[in-house]
Amino acid sequence: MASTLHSFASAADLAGSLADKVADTLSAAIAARGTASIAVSGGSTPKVFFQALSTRDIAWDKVTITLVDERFVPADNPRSNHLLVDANLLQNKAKAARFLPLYQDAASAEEAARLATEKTRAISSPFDIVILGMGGDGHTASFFPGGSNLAKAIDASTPRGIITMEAEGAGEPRLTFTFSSLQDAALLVLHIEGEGKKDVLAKAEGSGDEAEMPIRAVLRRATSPVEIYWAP
Ligand SMILES: O=C1O[C@H](COP(=O)(O)O)[C@@H](O)[C@H](O)[C@H]1O
Repeated sequence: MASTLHSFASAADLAGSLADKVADTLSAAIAARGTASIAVSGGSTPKVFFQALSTRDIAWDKVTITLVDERFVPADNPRSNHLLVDANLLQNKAKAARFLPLYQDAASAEEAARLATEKTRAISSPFDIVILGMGGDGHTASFFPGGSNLAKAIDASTPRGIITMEAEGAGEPRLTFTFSSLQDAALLVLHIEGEGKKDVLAKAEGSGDEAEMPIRAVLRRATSPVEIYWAP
């Protein structure tokens, strides 16, 4: 499916525009079905966007928020994506939203993935909105180059849900929604910032294996158009 690049003069401009787009899409879903769902990314990029989105005036009590991926660490761990969402998105008006964490207090990451899959099933078939990020190595969600479960994660025939991932560049074991869960969101966004990420995107858009740059799975095979939001 085609992608469209939306470029902005600054990260603040991007955050405001993306927050408006996401708020409008959530409101439209609520008007149509009574509820709405969004899966967001962690990392350093989404912080300002989260802060902008948290102030938008929509029926947040009808919105369920989850993560596209998470480290297998509890929510008070400074590296937890949940903590980032708590501190920046589940604030202001968005405090009324329901948050479904991927991390579960389970004996293993595999058991946590199984529990999280059950708990998120009702909101992910498909998501109204998915916001992806991208690492400098071309990973998205926790689809890491060299990842232990990468082939399964990006195989379109792998069912919707959450699986585990371990990789050299990932630090802790990860929990990640599969490609099939993310690629058909009504609004599918890739949010990246900086000249370096633009270069990584250009490389990913060229030829080469998906296993080397897993973002290629999304750029090449997502059934929803990919809306790329970029600022320097
Ligand atoms: O590991 C992760 O990194 C990516 C990109 O993060 P950034 O710091 O370069 O913005 C992120 O999309 C993913 O959710 C996160 O777990």
